[in-house]
Amino acid sequence: MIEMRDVSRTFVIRSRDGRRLRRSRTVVRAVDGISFTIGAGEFVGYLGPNGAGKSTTIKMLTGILAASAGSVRVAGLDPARQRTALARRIGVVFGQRTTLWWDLPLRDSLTLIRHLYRVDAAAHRARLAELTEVLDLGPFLGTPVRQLSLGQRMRGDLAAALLHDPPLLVLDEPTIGLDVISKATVRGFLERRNAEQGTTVVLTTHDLGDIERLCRRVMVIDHGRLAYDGGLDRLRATAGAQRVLVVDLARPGEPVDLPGVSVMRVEGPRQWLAIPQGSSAAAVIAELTGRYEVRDIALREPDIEDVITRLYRAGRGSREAVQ
Ligand SMILES: Nc1ncnc2c1ncn2[C@@H]1O[C@H](COP(=O)(O)OP(=O)(O)OP(=O)(O)O)[C@@H](O)[C@H]1O
Repeated sequence: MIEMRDVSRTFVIRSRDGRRLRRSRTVVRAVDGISFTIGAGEFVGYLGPNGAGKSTTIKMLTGILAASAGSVRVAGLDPARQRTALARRIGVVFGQRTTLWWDLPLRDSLTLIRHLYRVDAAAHRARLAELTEVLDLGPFLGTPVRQLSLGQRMRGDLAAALLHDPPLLVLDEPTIGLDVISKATVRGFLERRNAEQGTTVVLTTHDLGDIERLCRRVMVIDHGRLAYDGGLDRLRATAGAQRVLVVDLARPGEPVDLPGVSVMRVEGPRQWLAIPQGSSAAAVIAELTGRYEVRDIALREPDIEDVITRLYRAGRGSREAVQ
């Protein structure tokens, strides 16, 4: 569905030195030699710190920007050259702005979009009815877009992006600013759309809840380069994040002493033990219960936020993680 080969995008920034009126010219490599393919039906998260190159990638995928070098193919098309043809095969949502008409009721905005995409009236009616139901648009179809809450507007934007039934949906921060209930609605909708209709979804987000809930595959971009491409589990292992055993001992006492295991914290009878990389939790638990009287035990998988923070900090050093 998507194929990026050695894609780069540079921007030239010209500025003037205030006092001497000298011009300077800086070249920013927003995207720097990225390659990946995304197959039909995948649900991919595209992550990266601010300024990493996410939006620039999305703009190249949707044809808003041309690549400076390399090749971009989306749904068999060259996005920058065949933007109109691509528009029929792709739905795009930018969380930070709306494609809807501010002063029109949502329903009228959606009707205008039907004309833009030349969807026939019967197909439009059927799709609008379906999207109204699954996104619960009914209560505010007649409300002008400017009066919608952020969560309502986002549901309206999702409907607008899907009215022409594209096989590919590209979302730039679709849950930004939404409350927990609206986030859950949007996530649930995207999950079903992908599972039931096979819609390919590419999503950029800073919200790691989106990633954990939705994305089987994660790509991390940093300084314009791919720092990681793979599943969440492997990402946890790659970033060296630790699994932790939280243990309640029968008697508060000295820190636990087990080979390779470091004690991270002690609070009365409770101790936090870091499981060494590559060791099995079962082996550590067996050793622990053999030597100490244990009341309770819990295994904590590394927090995904922690994993991503480590990866961002590692910066360019983590490039060997690319598949
Ligand atoms: N039109 C432009 N002109 C000049 N520089 C640009 C332009 N667009 C992006 N950049 C620069 O390219 C780099 C990548 O920007 P991009 O918007 O792709 O990052 P991002 O990962 O989407 O960041 P964020 O999470 O903050 O939205 C940044 O250094 C940015 O300043």
